[in-house]
Amino acid sequence: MAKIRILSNKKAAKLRNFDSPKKRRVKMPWVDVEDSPRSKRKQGKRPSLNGLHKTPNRFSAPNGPSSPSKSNGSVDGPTKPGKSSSLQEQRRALPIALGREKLIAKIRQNDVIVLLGETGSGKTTQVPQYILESGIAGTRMVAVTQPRRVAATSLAARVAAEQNVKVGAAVGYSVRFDERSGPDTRIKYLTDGMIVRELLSDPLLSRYSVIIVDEAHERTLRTDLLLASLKGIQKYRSQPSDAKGKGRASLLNPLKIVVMSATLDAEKFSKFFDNAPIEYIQGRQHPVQIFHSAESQSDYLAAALRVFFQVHTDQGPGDVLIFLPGQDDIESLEKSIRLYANKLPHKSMEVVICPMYAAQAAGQNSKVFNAAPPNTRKCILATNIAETSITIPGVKYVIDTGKCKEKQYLARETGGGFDTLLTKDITKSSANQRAGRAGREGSGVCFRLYTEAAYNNMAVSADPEIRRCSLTSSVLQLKCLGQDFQELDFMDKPDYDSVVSAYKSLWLFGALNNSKELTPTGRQMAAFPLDPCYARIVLASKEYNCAPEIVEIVSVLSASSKLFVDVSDQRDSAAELRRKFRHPTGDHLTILGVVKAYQEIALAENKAGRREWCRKHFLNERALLEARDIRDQLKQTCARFGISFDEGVRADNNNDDAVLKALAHGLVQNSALLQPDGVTYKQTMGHTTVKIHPSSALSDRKHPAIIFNELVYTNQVYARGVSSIPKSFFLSIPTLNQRHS
Ligand SMILES: Nc1ncnc2c1ncn2[C@@H]1O[C@H](COP(=O)(O)OP(=O)(O)OP(=O)(O)O)[C@@H](O)[C@H]1O
Repeated sequence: MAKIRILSNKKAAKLRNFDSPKKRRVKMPWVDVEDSPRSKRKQGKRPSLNGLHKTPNRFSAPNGPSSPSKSNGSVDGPTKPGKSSSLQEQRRALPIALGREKLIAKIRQNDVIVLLGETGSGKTTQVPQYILESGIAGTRMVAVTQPRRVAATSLAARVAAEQNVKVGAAVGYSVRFDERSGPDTRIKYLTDGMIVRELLSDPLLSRYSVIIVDEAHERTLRTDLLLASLKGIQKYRSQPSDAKGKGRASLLNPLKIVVMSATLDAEKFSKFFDNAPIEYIQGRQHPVQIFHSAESQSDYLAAALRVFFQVHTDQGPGDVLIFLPGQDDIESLEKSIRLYANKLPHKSMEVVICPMYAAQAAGQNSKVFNAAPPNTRKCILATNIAETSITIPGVKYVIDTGKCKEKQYLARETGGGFDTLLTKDITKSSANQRAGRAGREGSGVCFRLYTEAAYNNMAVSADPEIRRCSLTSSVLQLKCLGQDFQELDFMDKPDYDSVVSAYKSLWLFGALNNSKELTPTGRQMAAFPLDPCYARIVLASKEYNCAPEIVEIVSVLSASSKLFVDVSDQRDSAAELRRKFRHPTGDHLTILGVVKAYQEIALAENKAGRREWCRKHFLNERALLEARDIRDQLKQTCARFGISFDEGVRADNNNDDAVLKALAHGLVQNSALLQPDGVTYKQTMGHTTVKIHPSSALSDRKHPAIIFNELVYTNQVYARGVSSIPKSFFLSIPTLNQRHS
């Protein structure tokens, strides 16, 4: 059996080698110094990476069908583009190009096709262009949906370059709070969330003639919602014109749907669309060699650190992409890599670290697409946002920890129900997608920090989100389309408790009446691109005349980056420096205080001064800038509903009660009362006993009643983002009154 041994502590300074399935031995030079020219060059210069190599990692190459590629973990594609080839030559060299005409014919003949092709075969970038170039799209647009915004924006950039146009012209994108498309746009990459929002204003998706649902295997809640809606829309648009009635609908051509993925349960999708034909694209452009750890790794961070430096010191040029579960792990590994990189004796190749995770500002994430400076190796530390669809230039090596964070909805446990993120083992689909990121521009290598047996035991794909996420937002959106969640034909039925919990939340918000009908409040809530509870808070701010303050707070809470930087070894000094922002009522008005202070600094200081001020106070300026953009968009929606929004935040602080009352309207389910023990709080709607999170401005005092943004599970349940409110405020919420009476 082929093996890689990576043994590197001094005592065991022994052979470390990769044995490929073809029994080819590739010596790891700085341990095995016998016959590698590179290793000979480096003899005597072996880096001293104190503590790095205490536990050996041993790898074995894949054998058998478990590998995503054929028998040896690699598949050669038909051609390799030369370095100087033009984008058009690169397009022609993709495996999908061989079947272009057949594919176009299939799409022309069928209203739905399911398309299965290896990662890197060219599905996402080429299929929309083929559809456009063949005239199938007619005069309308081709939509390509993506589960993640970074994929939508980077794909639009790539395809715009291939079409030789600017992004926003013939090729554009649309993601939450950011749109680049115009009247000439013919191919639009958009997140599944954005297309579901478009349904609200255009229920027949009349702007599109073809919808391509990409990475459908991820089964996000929005993709499932879209697939269910597309079925109905397609039926309607396929009726003869007279059956559709007069007007715009009768002019619509039938809608075509292409469902795509590299790792799809194709039969299931085909069956869902009345046995739609399944098309396969053979081959991938570049081979990816996959190695598994020969032993399971108890500490995936330590293992990732070791393997990174083994790649960095032993392997040739090429950037490294490391998959980690979440932001905390990314920050921790970043620190360790920096520490050890500085200790490397030969500085020939510097390490440039690029973190990549959803909570980071979009601009920051897009930095990973920049080429590394000469004589450096880029090391991208990413969550699964880098897992599908994207090509990160320069990446040759992938290190896969086999872990991810997955959303889980706890409906039953908490009465009210909430989403939480749990660290879990990935699925085979994810493992294959991750390996696929290595073979984009040339041959690649993927090191899996788990055994081949562990890979074989992985679930094929993740449980669909519809069975494990809050459904409140989706139920509301469907209500606006005149549909009921339970009546829609979903691929997988949602959990009954989650549906009940969603209806209950919407009733408490006053979005549904006692007959489960949509109220004007509910319709207005759906117009805001916000979580329903935040939309409710914004609407309540009209009643209490505190929209400027509420919109500032809600914008910060809706930003993808966290406002407060948490540096574990500097928590005390951070708390001290931020003390001046602390508001006695808690975290919501503290956030407002920070925003006000930043706005004042912004008037007085230049960019560098603002940045320094944020750094000094352990504040994340990215979050503040993102919140500013969100606020500007929310102001437009507020204007539609006559919510007055005075410029700037008011100088006086007398509006505090009004702000807390408005917050209580959206956080009715996130409220709790102090228990006789004086430490814990019992949920007013739910059975969970919680504590105030230590990071809260309120953590050191007792409060009779609290509202909070979220519950987090660690060793116990904590309420995070907490404000203290008088109990009497609950009485100002009409539906809550009804419930208690
Ligand atoms: N931004 C980019 N920069 C450089 N090359 C790119 C870029 N985007 C795509 N490519 C090239 O085009 C190939 C096909 O990409 P495409 O996204 O269409 O593949 P795919 O079949 O959809 O795979 P996946 O499911 O992994 O996204 C890539 O392997 C890469 O060689």
